[in-house]
Amino acid sequence: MILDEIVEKRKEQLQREKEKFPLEEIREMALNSKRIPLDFKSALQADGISIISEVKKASPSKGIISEDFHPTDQAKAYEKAGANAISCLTEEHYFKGAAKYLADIRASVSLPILRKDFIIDEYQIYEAKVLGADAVLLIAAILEEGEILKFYQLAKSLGLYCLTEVHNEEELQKVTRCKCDIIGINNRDLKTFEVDLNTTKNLATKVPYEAVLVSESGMKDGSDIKTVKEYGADAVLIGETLMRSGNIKKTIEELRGSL
Ligand SMILES: O=C(O)c1ccccc1NCC(=O)[C@H](O)[C@H](O)COP(=O)(O)O
Repeated sequence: MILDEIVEKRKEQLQREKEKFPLEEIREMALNSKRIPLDFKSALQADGISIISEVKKASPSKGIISEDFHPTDQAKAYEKAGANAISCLTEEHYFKGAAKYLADIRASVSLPILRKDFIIDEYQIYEAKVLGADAVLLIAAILEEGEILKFYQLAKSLGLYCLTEVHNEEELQKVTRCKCDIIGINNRDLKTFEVDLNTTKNLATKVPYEAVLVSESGMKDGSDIKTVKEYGADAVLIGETLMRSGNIKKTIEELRGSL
């Protein structure tokens, strides 16, 4: 499965990162950081629907999405267009992301930023804090329940929020047993890459407590947003549609249009 391949490559990237800055150093930097992270959770609870706009150069399902890629300009355009938060991919091999993009974006916008990556090691959470992220993604499909809890608690201790992502009921049970407070429901089937908004419909009703719900992947227009909002989503995470847009302001207006 693609996730196994991504995780294998991610381990190689992690090794390079650790060679540059050993764990002890990055932990020290994170613990000494004076920056107070922004309130990612509140940003996802705006009236209507909140939009997390993703800075995404490429993906396993689509290959290169943006040839003329300027991450900081893209993020600034999202902020100007009224996005509620930014997601920045930092995985290098499949998504052509970089840690540096996040640090550069942090220096250029005031919105909360999600570190969108495949987190498999505490190192990446300390690093997220040092880069200036406000939240990290935890993907239930690649983590044991014990790891979800450990990473969730570590992130919280650093003042970072976690968007905890699920694709099915089994993963949802893992994250709800950990009482995660922001749950991302990913509509993309990672075996076929097909997107189906019914994933949000099926899982949203099965969250056994009040959580912030984010519907992720495959949303193209206002009617998709209206649909997932009706299914219970508080926020949406949108990458490709915004990356391909020639007019981000107009696209965000259209996405919010039918609410
Ligand atoms: O986007 C992919 O092809 C992909 C493949 C395998 C694992 C994760 C993948 N995407 C990560 C995401 O969650 C999306 O970037 C995000 O939800 C935005 O999706 P979209 O609006 O469809 O670009």
